Amino acid sequence: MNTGNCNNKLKILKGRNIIINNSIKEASVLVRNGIICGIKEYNYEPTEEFDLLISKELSENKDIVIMGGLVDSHVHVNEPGRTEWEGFVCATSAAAAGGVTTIIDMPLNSSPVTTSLDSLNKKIEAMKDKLRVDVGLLGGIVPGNSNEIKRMVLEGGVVGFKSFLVHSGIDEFPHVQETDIQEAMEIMKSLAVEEGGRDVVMMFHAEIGEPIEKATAKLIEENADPRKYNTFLQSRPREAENIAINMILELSKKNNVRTHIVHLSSSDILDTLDNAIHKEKIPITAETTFHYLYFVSEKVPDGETLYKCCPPVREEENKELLWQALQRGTINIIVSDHSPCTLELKLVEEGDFMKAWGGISSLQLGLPIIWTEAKKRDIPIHNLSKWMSDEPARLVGLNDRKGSIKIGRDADFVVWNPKEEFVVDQDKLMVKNKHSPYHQQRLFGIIYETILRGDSIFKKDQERITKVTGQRLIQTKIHTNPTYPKPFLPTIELLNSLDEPEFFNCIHLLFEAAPPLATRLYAKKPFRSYQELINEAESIIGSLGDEDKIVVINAHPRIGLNPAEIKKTSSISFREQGLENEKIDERVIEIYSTLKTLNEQYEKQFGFKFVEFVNGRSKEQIIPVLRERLNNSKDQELKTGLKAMTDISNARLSKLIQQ
Ligand SMILES: NC(=O)NC(NC(N)=O)C(=O)[O-]
Ligand SMILES: [Zn+2]
Ligand SMILES: [Zn+2]
Repeated sequence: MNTGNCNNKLKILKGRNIIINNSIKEASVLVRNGIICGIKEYNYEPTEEFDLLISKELSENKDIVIMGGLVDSHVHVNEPGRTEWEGFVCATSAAAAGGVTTIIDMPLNSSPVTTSLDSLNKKIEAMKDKLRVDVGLLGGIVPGNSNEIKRMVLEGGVVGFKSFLVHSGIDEFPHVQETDIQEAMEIMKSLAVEEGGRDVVMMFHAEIGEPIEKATAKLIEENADPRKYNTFLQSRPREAENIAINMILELSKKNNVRTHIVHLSSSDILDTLDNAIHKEKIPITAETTFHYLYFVSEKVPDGETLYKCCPPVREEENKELLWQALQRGTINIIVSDHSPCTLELKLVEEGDFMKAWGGISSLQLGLPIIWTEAKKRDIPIHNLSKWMSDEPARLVGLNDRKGSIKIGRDADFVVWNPKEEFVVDQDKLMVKNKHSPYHQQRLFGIIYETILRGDSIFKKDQERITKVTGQRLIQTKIHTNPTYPKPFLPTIELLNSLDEPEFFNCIHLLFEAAPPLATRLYAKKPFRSYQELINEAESIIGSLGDEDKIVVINAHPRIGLNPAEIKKTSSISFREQGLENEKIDERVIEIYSTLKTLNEQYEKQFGFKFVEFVNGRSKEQIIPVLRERLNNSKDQELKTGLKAMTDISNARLSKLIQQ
């Protein structure tokens, strides 16, 4: 993957309090080409030349904490289109200043909304040369656009989808009904199976309209004061969320499709959700937001419409239940739901909560907001890395590269001092519209530096972010299963860091599924290069007994097997045998049946499959080779077959390494 700074020079990040694997310790984190490639003791001194990633002073400061860059999976950037509300330059600058190295952009309130491949491409165009941090994009699912879903994933690289179950606030992004969701889930299911295991989540704004309309009508009848926050709060009853979430639960269970509840506010539903997640194992997750964990409805002043968002900030008791749900794992993600707009739309003069735009601006402040509340509850600091980096990255299938500090992931870090207090000055925020309900709040946690893929992009008191090194993120399937459309291997550092099953998935791309080989290779990690890995494979194969050698050879599909069969087991072989564009006619059928007969004869004679490095030759050209090899001895054939295997691996290597 293009990391921007591919000079191969070693960089080291040293710190006295680094959050790694849910614990905090002093360490040296090694970085090469923007990727974390090692974790050593604090005093580690490499033999080769290296650069320190942060100053000695920060490295030695015992108050400084370092963790993986934050991943905010719920941000409304609103570009193209509503760039007077926000935009990629301001939003990604604010993210960088807030220690957020990845944001996931919502499919609204940009204009056009991102509900087709065409509008997605317009957004991708609008991002060019603006990104200060990495950005993943969500597609939108609205009534009638199900034909766009697959294209937005496979051609557009969206990392998930978002829908509303209630009016979204803008007419061009209509909300869906249950039937629309079911139709979309059918497509998600086929994506998960047919297209190489693409697994993209469906996220939902889970409120339904009916209880809201009823409550609002009653409030109007009672002539309730729209300047009172309580009027707005009563107009968005918890029941609207509870019913919506139950519907999503049922659909997720029925279709076994991954779903996610965004900005959950109603604590009523937490036990149902916990049971669904932990007992029924329904593939559903839920996030909550900074404001539901920080503010309480009882303290929102009359007319202060900056506090308005949907669902609403609820009561103190509700807030405490959300904090407990986080610690119980019912809610696993905390996000900003950064939904800015122009000041005019917030109607701050009138102070009319019922008419003002719903949305709160907080993208740059998440870490101190959440830490200020977490420390009151003696919540360990490493939980923030889980809730604000690892889990959101996993939600959108980017956790192979993003999340907490782990060998193989991008070298994204936030360097901060949780002991230092400051007062929020909204005028210093880097977002476009600076009004925020957090203005003048006293928070703990000052960010000293933000690092994106091994490169410092923000230092404390910096007023503008000048580096434009952010990239658009798409899911990279490192443990690609063979039928994945465009399989490729991860960097060797990432491969070395993989657990056994993921390691095997990658190795199978080189040697097909050969356990005796893959297990021994896994035991030989780490490798300095793939060439070293293939050389190691050759010596392992040479050391195997005949029985294991035969297992390794038999992992390859037969040449001349019918194409549909091969595609199911190995899209690599499928392509290598030129089956992708093959027209099946009389002559081809004749060739297949000849090969089938010869394969059967070969296997009967030697007891294992015929393996040949096709190397672009046609099946017809392989027939005389196979006939000729029938005249050899078993030992000779075993050697020739295994040699063909490593020739295939070397040829694949050049094609599979991602440029
Ligand atoms: N169109 C919006 O930006 N809506 C957002 N507004 C909020 N949360 O008040 C949201 O996430 O629903
Ligand atoms: Zn929403
Ligand atoms: Zn939102």
